[in-house]
Amino acid sequence: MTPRVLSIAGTDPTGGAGIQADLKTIAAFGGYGMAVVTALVAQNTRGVRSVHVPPPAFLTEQLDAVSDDVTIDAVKLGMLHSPPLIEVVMAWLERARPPIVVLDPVMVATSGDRLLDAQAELAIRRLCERVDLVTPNLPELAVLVGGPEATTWAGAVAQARTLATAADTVVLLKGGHLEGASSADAVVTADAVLPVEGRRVTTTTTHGTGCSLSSAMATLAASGLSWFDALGQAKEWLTGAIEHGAELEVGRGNGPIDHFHQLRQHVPHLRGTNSWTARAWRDSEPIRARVDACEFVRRLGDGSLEPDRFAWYLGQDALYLAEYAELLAHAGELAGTPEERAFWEHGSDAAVEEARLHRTWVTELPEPAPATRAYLDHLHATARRDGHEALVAALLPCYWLYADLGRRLAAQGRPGHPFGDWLRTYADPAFLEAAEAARSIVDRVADAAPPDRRTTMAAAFDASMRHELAFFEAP
Ligand SMILES: Nc1ncnc2c1ncn2[C@@H]1O[C@H](COP(=O)(O)OP(=O)(O)O)[C@@H](O)[C@H]1O
Ligand SMILES: Cc1ncc(COP(=O)(O)O)c(N)n1
Repeated sequence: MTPRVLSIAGTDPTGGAGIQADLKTIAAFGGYGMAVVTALVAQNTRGVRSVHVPPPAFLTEQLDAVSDDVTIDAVKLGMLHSPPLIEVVMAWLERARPPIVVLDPVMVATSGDRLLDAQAELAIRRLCERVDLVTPNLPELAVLVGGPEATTWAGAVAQARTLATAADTVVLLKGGHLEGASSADAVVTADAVLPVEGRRVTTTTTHGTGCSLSSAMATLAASGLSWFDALGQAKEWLTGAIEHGAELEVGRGNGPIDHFHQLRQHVPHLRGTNSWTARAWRDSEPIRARVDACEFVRRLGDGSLEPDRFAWYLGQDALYLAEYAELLAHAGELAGTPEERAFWEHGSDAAVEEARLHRTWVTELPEPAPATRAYLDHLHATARRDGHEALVAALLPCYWLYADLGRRLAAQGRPGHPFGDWLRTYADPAFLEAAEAARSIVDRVADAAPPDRRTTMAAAFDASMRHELAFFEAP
């Protein structure tokens, strides 16, 4: 059965927190989401501008409109704003008696803005006694037990037990506000503490995490899971959603999490456009524009390049390819799968062959130019310092840029063109296929890498792109 889950909460027009986050979360867990608005909040990822609260009687009308018609399997309570609204919700809970009620005692937004009247804190404490699960963050937990904000896990657990005992309920203790490599949470009752570990993501996209976690808990509980099992599933999903939040590029403050990060991989027209390599390619647009515009590339294409400059370039490229082949072989040794290993090994052999062909165009191999040496030094240093993920990211621009540029240059290589024979070698479909395969490998590696590794990969890719530009500007 599809759980029918009602969120009673405030709004976030940027879609990251409040009922917008709740509806996305409920859907992400396969539930049917419904929403009753307590307060309209003019907010974005940077903060709250103003709050408009419709009359409490209208809240009653919304609630009854739902419960008079629909069987509700679980309720999630979010921003309740002030005592009159809390009274309305308490009275409705008495009437409608939904089987599962999760309370996220929202008091302050991630931005630091208050979302609950100071006088309402007492009413929220009373409401805790009427619900099945309360999900406070550490500042909210401190208010609910009337103590200082916990700064240690042990202190937080003690406060959660105090609340669980006093309100005779279950507390989901959230460790997001503590520091350290992990961001553990726990299901806490008067006599048990069941922690669920989670890794801490270094990111600013945490807007709406609390709203989303509480909605996930309500939906999973309505599907029949225990609080502990629900937290295990919700947390794994939430960590992924936090990790992918930055890719959404929503807002300039604390951005939202990506509720549908798992689903997005199955949306056909998005496949590829949201991949790591697609983003790296988009980010490199200014550098690629400079490659296209540089004199050497333009005159190579239109055939006006002096032959000795072309020969000089080929000599440097032959030097480059010989060492690039060694680095490809090294990537093969570090590869995570037999297919990946085979791909880089084959690439290495092809680069050796290409270097050999280049040498048939030049009489003797020159000394490496500064741009050639710098590019190769960067690749060697990346391999040594940053390991497999960064190395494959650093190797990719050579494949991809040549496939992209080569295709366009090859189109210009008509018969009679002074460099026509050479340009046409880039029209080989095997060249494009190899670039595509290299991309897929780098995407797989990036998907499996933690965010800090992906940052290192992006830096390695970007540096290689810049070295490509310098290489074209050198002749
Ligand atoms: N940087 C982070 N990395 C991973 N998980 C986090 C991070 N920040 C918060 N969380 C998780 O998000 C959920 C919400 O936590 P918290 O930030 O404490 O609450 P709130 O959003 O209500 O302030 C918890 O499961 C917490 O562990
Ligand atoms: C309407 C509304 N409700 C709750 C929050 C808290 O958001 P967070 O989950 O980041 O603490 C918010 N910003 N807006």
